Amino acid sequence: MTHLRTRAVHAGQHPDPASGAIAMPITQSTAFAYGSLERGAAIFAGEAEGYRYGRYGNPTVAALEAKMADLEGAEAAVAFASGTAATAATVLALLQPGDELVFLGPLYGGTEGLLRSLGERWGLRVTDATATGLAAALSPATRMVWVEPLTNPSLQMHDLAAVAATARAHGALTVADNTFCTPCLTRPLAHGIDLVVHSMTKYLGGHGDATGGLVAGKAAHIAQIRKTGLGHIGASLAAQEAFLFLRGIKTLPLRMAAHCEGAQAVAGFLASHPAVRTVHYPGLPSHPQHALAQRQMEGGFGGMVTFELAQGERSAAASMLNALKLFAQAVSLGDVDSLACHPASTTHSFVSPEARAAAGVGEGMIRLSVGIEHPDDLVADLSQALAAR
Ligand SMILES: C/C=C(/N=C/c1c(COP(=O)(O)O)cnc(C)c1O)C(=O)O
Repeated sequence: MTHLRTRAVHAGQHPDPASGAIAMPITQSTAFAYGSLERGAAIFAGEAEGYRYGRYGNPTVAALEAKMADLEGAEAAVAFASGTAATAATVLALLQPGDELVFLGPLYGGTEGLLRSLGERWGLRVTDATATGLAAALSPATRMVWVEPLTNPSLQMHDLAAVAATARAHGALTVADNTFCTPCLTRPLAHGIDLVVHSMTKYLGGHGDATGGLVAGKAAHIAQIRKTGLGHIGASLAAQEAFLFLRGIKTLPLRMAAHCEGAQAVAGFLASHPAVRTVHYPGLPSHPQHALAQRQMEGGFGGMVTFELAQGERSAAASMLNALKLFAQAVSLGDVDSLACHPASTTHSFVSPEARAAAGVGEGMIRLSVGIEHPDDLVADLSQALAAR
């Protein structure tokens, strides 16, 4: 299998050997008989393959991990109960108190909030390199560099190959949160990044009905993250959720194409609207990193569009958002349903006003997760909402 569209359907799974079932069976079990003391001891010692207890692994979850490792071009992957759990497990497994994590922001507010809480309560040194640039922020204590290739919510881009080269020269691991791009548009490991994190809750599930996270990368790193995240923290993904992700990922390439088509149309409409001051979309020539987007992304520029109204107050944003009919006002993203939110009062309310200002998250900013509805209907909804202000 070569094409990602084919691997999205078939990688990691096969018809059930017992029943022939094409859809992956949901193994709704926490206990797994291992047949003899000797085999049980060998499984617990890691000397034999086999399931031992739901917290450590499950056949339905294993198929999802294998599929995502294939799509990201990774040696291995481990799934978690949420993207935040995947983030926490990665940091806690690979770093220790006194180490420094440098991030290139802006980041999703919840991720920055988690990292800063680990700094305050666990002794992790957390440095925001957004303003200074990565090289200037590195120190002898730097062990990890965290980046979102396409940032939440301002849709800035980071050059993954450059980040990977700078961090590797310093001896630091790199982690890319690929939630916004998915492996359809960007595969960070191919640019030299060490680990990829996903909130599967978003595009990978794609239907707003499952919460999950995943880390993919080298087998040795994934084994450490698995031990910490599942064995010690217990942030396991349920089999039912894994089934929903397996089903969602089968159509991911088709859905991403529709998301990209809709977002490009929406961004083009907003860019020419008098009530809109700025549109952030990597597919627009006006995007400061449009050339990088053309190099680093393939097949489209994503389904997220963020813009600022000319009238920058929260009241103007409220008037527009409250008038939407097709876009639902909700956080999260990557659903087949189009969603709209006001980051300053929701997803980025976790970070300080100063950090929000530094990240460009103003009161007039609106973030759109463009779904797979027909672009004309989405543009019509935005047009009537902008006129209603
Ligand atoms: C309400 C949640 C939003 N985001 C979440 C998110 C997470 C965290 O992922 P879980 O929500 O823990 O699966 C990790 N990484 C990225 C780039 C994210 O956007 C949101 O922005 O709307």
